[in-house]
Amino acid sequence: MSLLSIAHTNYQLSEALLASVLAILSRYRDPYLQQDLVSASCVHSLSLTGNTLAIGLVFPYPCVDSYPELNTKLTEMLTALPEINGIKLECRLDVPANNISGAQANPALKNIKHVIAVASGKGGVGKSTTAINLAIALRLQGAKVGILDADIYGPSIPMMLGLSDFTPSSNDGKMMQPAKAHGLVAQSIGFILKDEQAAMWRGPMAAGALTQLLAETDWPELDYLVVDMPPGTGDIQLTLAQKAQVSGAVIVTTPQDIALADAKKGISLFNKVNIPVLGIVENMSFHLCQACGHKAHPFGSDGGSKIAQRYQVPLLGSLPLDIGIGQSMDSGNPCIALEPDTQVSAIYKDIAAKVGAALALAQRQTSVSISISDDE
Ligand SMILES: Nc1ncnc2c1ncn2[C@@H]1O[C@H](COP(=O)(O)OP(=O)(O)OP(=O)(O)O)[C@@H](O)[C@H]1O
Repeated sequence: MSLLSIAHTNYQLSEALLASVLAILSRYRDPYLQQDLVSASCVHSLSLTGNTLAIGLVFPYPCVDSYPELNTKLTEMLTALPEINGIKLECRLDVPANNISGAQANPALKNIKHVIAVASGKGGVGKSTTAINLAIALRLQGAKVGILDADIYGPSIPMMLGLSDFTPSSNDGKMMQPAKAHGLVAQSIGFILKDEQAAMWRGPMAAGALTQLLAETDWPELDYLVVDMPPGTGDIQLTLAQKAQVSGAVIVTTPQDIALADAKKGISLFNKVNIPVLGIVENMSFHLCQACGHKAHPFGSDGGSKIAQRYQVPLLGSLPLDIGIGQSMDSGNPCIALEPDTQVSAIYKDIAAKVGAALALAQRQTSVSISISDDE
């Protein structure tokens, strides 16, 4: 039995049937939590009406796409019991908030369960592209998501979300209302300063601007706030670590040697400020020839997996060099929003599920250690 028995279970079955149902549910292993549904504390409610078993599952990470297949699989497994000839499955998402480092100390972020930094050591590797597609993938999988453009010197979120003409308004003259696009709320220095005014700012000014964007935006309740960091390891990275409880960082790199060397510096910085690195995304990893299907590696191969191994962090996924990705981002219609069911979108959704599951598991490990120390 898990140390993490779910807090509010509602099981209305006879003892014998409950034991059989739980035994079957504990044979279904969730691919992202790497645990069965019972050990992962997902089984919230069970009841029988006639021969139909109602099952309420609560997932700690967003995975809406997997519900239909789960329904088919559980129906097949559970109707093997003579008492059951059908199931009524209800799944919902309940993301546990970051409790590794306590509640968000910054009162402006109190509605935000997790801050996720998307970073790269080198510019132009596709960090903003990854941040936006990751944010939309988390949204498509059922979560409430925001994106903050912390790339103060070269904000690209306004263009990539099709919001170049947006200017934030304020209801009370103090807090700015974020923009809304593709199911996300968004904030960027680019909404406030036009014409690349911020590009000449010195470090402290840029850090001040980030502090203001974090504190003076009227953030709604969010499961995840994805932060698109500027490239490198400077003031902005440190400011974010000081002003927000960052649950984890995703490092974007290309397989090129120089980008990989810079990614290593990024990992070291997050290690220094105690922000867990959730994994590496290798962008422009390969090129698939449209004509013959040949997979070429124009920037070298396996770089991302080598640095993932070296730093013992997961390789979250590898994206192709794909003209469609570039064109969709540059036209303000991110590829995953435009075509959510392509192979590329499936890679982003897989990365999103891995990130969500890693954050959920990190909360649980903390809860376990707390409950153990309470018993002592
Ligand atoms: N996998 C990809 N295939 C093709 N084009 C891509 C891919 N990823 C990103 N691009 C394109 O590469 C350019 C740089 O991407 P992006 O702005 O996301 O990088 P960045 O690392 O955030 O850059 P910066 O350091 O300037 O903020 C953009 O024009 C984008 O559309």
